[in-house]
Amino acid sequence: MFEKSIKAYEEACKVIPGGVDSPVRAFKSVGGTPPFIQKGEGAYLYDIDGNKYLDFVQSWGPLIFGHCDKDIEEAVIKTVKNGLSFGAPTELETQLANEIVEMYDNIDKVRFVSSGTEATMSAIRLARGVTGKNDIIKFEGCYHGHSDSLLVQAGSGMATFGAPSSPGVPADLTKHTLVCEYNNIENLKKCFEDSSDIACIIIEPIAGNMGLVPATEEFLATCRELCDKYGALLIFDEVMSGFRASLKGASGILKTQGDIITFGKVIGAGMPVGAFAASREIMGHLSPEGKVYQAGTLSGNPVAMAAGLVSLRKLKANSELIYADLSAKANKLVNGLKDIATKYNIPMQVDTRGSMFGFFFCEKAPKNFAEVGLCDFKRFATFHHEMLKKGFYFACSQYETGFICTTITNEDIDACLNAADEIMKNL
Ligand SMILES: Cc1ncc(COP(=O)(O)O)c(C=O)c1O
Ligand SMILES: N[C@H](C=O)CCC(=O)O
Repeated sequence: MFEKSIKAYEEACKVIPGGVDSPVRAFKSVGGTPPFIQKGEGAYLYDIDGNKYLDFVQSWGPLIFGHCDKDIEEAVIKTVKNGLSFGAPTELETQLANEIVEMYDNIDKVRFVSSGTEATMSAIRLARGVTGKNDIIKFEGCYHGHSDSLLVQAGSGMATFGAPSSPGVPADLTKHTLVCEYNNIENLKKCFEDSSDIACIIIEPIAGNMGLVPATEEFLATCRELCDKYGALLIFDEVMSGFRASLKGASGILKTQGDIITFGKVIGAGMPVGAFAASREIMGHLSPEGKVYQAGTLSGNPVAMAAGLVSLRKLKANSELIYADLSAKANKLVNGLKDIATKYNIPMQVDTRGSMFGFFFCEKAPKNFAEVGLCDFKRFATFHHEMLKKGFYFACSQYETGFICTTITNEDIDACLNAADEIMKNL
């Protein structure tokens, strides 16, 4: 069933470390070999062995319209014909920036980069430049990409491989990274009392890199209050939740607002893009207007901008219908899974935010990284593996979130639930 993928993986391992270009793809925590993908179409993936999967990963979030959306495809092809990159400004950048600015109430300007990692790294530099302070606060289990100062107690692949801090990062570079427990107000207050040098808090307001673990409103309000009190900036890392949790991302469904917002994934519709955005005043510190340096040869790449532009315009044009439908399907899926689990006396916790969904095999909904660690990972691995064999492609780690795309149908979800029922019977 996976013969060609197994062979392809062996070949890849000879020339690529671990056979993959991003560790989470390696299936290490669930076992088995990652299927090598030949193509995607709508909600489906096809591997080189001819297996077809209903895709709940969607390239880890960017593909809100699924694979090969015709409008996005057309815009990309049209743009490619004019050249791949110019290293000079194009109107597409302004157009995409306008789309983002219009949707978020608290941002005036956007700077495009090529990945979420660059977006958060640059946002932190900007926060330090604006405040003149050095320390940053991040939370256990939140993942903000792989820049040195953020690879501390990080989620996603770092958690999956059981090494939440990375060799190769000198202690000198992380000594300004203060780590607090997610959703722990007292811990956060203490952190601010202990340091007078805090430039910013960076947070996934809806954490998706320790599984789906949303921050409480009270916790986010405390983040805001402490930042204001101590002259620090609040960075909402919306690389994953931006345009996913709602049209206005996490910011659209939460009472608290960040000062700097980072984006990625959906704003590039599958092309390599990231961005960070803030008020005119904060962004004014950025080079060439201000002194905080930030740059990129391929930043604002026209093909990526064109893909993102079509994607955001399509979302915006039909937002109410689209987000209601995505959310209904995410809920149908996780509530269905929970009902099946209950039928077979399997403890399960589920949650959704817009088209993001998560499920844990445990008695109580985890509210931080340590509690996620108490869930039944072995059961998750078996479930993942068996579902894959039946043609359902879930994220290959308990420390990840699932995504619904617009082309998934209710029939697809029913088929997934039928398969889950057969598997959970013996799980
Ligand atoms: C919340 C969050 N921030 C930052 C990143 C880093 O983005 P990228 O992988 O594009 O560098 C990711 C995903 O990897 C993410 O989920
Ligand atoms: N959890 C990560 C991003 O959200 C997964 C993507 C990756 O690191 O390859």
